[in-house]
Amino acid sequence: MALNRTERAVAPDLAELSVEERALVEEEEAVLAAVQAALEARRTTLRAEGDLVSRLRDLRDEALEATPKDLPTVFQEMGLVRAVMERKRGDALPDPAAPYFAHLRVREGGEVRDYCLGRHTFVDRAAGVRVVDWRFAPVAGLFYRYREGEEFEEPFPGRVSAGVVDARRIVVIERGVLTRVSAGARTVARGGDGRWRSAAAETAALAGGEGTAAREGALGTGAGARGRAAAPDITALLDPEQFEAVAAPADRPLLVLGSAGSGKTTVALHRLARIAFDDPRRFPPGRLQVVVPEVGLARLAARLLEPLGFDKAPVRTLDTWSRGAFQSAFGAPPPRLFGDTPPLAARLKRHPALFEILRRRPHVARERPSLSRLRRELGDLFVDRGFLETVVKAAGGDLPTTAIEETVRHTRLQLAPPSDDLLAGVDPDRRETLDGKAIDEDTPEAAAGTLDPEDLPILLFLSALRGGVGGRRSAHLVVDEAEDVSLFELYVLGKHLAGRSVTLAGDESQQTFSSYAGWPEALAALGAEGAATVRLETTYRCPRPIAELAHAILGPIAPAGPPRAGRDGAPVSRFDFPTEAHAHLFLVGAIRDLLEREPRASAAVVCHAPDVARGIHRLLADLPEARLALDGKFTFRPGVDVTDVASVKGLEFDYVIVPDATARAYPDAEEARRRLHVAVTRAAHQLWITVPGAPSPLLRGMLPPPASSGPPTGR
Ligand SMILES: Nc1ncnc2c1ncn2[C@@H]1O[C@H](COP(=O)(O)OP(=O)(O)OP(=O)(O)O)[C@@H](O)[C@H]1O
Repeated sequence: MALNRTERAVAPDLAELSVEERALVEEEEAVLAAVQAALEARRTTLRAEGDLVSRLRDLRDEALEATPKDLPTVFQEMGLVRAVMERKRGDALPDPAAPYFAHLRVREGGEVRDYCLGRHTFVDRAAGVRVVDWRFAPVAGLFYRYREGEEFEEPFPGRVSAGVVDARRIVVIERGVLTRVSAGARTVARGGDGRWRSAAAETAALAGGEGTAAREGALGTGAGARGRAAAPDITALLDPEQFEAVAAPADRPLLVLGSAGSGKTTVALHRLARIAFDDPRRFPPGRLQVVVPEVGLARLAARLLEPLGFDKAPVRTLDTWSRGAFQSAFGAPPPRLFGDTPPLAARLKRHPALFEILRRRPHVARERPSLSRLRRELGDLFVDRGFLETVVKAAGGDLPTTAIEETVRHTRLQLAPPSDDLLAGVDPDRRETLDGKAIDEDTPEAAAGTLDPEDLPILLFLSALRGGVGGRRSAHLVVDEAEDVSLFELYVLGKHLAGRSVTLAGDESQQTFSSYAGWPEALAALGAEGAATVRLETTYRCPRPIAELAHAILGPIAPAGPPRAGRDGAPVSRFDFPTEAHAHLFLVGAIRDLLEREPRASAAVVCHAPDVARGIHRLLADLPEARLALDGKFTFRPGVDVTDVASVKGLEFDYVIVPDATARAYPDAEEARRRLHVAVTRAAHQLWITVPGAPSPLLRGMLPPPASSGPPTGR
C-alpha cells in the first residue's frame, strides 16, 4: 500500500506526536536552525575581527620601523582597519547553546515577523532572525500581554503597531538542542531517548505508566528523573499581571503581595533587572541592592539574578547589611554581638510598638550623637521598667508582661563590665576553664559588654533620626520577605535610598517574627508612602492539594478566599507512627529509594527544630547527596537537604517532607500555623507529612491513612 506524503515524511523521533504537534516541533526546529546559522555566520565575522587585531599590531610595529615616506600609507591602513573593527563590534551575542526561550510570530498588515525572546539582542535582517532581549519594552509588551490568536495594539518607537499574534511559544533549548515546546495548553518534550512526546505521555513514561505517577504512598513524581527535558526559563513564564508589575515605572515604589509561591521574588528581581536595563547610567549594578532576612534566600536570590545578567549579585542578608550600615554610620565595626538574645527580649526589640514610641520621643540633641552616647541611652531604656511597661502596653497584648523582666535582666548582664576587665590583673592561663574555654563562656556573664543583633537597627535608627546616615545610597532597592523586616530596619533602609525606586515584597501569612506591623506602616517607615500595590493571585509553586492544605493550616488567619493554584498535582500523603524512631526509619528508606530513582530531584526534610534535623541527618550521613542544611547553608544541588523551618523561607524543593507534625511541634497557635504553612509551601511537586505521636491539631481535616493499610515501606 502506498503511504501518503505525511506518513512517509514522519521522522522516527516525531512518530508519537499528532500531526499538529509534529508541525509545531518542525517549525520550532527550523527557527532554531536559522538562529544558529546566523549566529555562526556572525561568529565567523567576529573571528575575522581577531585577525584584524593582529593586523593592527603588525601595522604598529611597521610604523615604528617605517621610513617617513612609508608612514602615511601605514597610518592610512591602520585607520581603515580600526574603522572596520568599530563597525563589526556588537554587543555580547546570545549563547548558541540556549540562544532564546520564547518565540513570537506577529502579523502586521501583510507582513509576518518572527521574534525570539532571549537575554541578548541579535538581529540579522537578511536572514530574518531577530533575537530580542526580553527587557526590550515593545516586543516584551507583545509577548507578555497577548495570547496566541489575539489582536494587539502596542506602542513601538515612533508608531503604534497593530496586528495579530500568530504564534506564542515557550521553548527550552539545551546544549543547542530543542527539548520542549509549549504553545497555549499544548506541551511537547523530547525524552532521554530522543523521542518527542506530549507532556502527559512524558510524565507517565517517567513515573512508570499511567495511573502510577504521583501515587499516594510513593515519594517522587518523576520530576527529578534522568532524561527529562528541563523546565522552561522562568522569564518566559511571567503572566500578564506579573509582567505589569515588572514593567511598573522605576520611580514609583511598588509593594508586591501574594501567597506563598505566587512569584513575589521572581517579580521583584525581574523588575530590578528591567530597571537597570532601561537606564544603566542611573541604575548601575553597584547601586542596586537586594536585602532579605535569611541566608538561604540570599543565596537563592543571587542564583536567580545570574541569568538576569548580574554575575556579582547585589544581594545581602539584613544582618550583613546592617553591619555594613553600622560601619558607615559610626566609623567602626559593630561591637561583640551576643548570639542568643532571650526570645521575649528579641521580640520586644523588634516590635512596632517600640518603634512608634522611640520615633515620637522628643529629642533635644542638635547634632548626631556618638555611638557611646546612643549605647548608653539604649541601655538606660532597656533597664527602665516604666518605659518597657509603656511598650508592652502599646503592643496591645502582643507582648507578654514577662518580656519586661526578661529584657531588664538580660540588659543588666550586658551592661556589666566584661570579666576580662575585672580580671585584668589575673594570669591569662587562669582565666580559662579546664576545657580551654573563656571563664565566662556559656554562663550568663558571657553577655557582659555585648550588644544584641536586634540592637544594631535600633542604634542605626536613632542615629538616622537625628542626623542622617553615612555611606553610599542605593538607586534601587528590593526588600524581599518584608513581613520579617522590622520597622527599624525598614526606616534605615529607606534612609539609604537615593530616590523612591524600591520594591517591597511580602506575605503577612508567612511572618515568623513579631515585627510585622502592617503594610501601610512598613511603607511609611521605608519612606515609600503611596506605593503602587500588586497582589499576585496565582500560586505557582505548589500544586492544588498542597495549596489547599496550606490554606487550611492557616485556619482563622488565612487570607479571604481559597488559593488559586496554577496546576493539579500529587495528593499530600500523611503517615502516622507510634514513635519518632519508627517514623525516621520509614522516611530514611523512602529518601534512599527516591535518590536512586530520581537523581536530579531536590528534596527537603523540613523539621520544626534544628536538633530533629541533626537526628535525621545522622541516619543518612553515609549518602553524599544528603546534607545537613541549617543556618541557610543550601547548595541548591540535587539531593536532600535536612533542615529546619527557620532556614527555608523563600526557598523551594521538588519534594518536601515534614517529619514531625505533632501537637508538641505545631500546637494550635498562630505562630505554629505560620511556621507549618511555611514548611509545607516549599514543595513544588509533592508533600509528605509524618506524625510520630499525637498529631498536630493544625492537621484537622486531613485524615490519617486507614489504620489497616499502614504506611508503605520505603523500598
Ligand atoms: N508565571 C509563572 N509561571 C510558572 N511558574 C512561576 C510563575 N511565576 C513564578 N513561578 C515559579 O513559582 C515558584 C515560586 O516563585 P517565587 O519564589 O518568586 O514566589 P514567592 O511568592 O516569592 O514565594 P514565597 O512566598 O514562598 O517566598 C518559582 O519556582 C517560580 O519560578
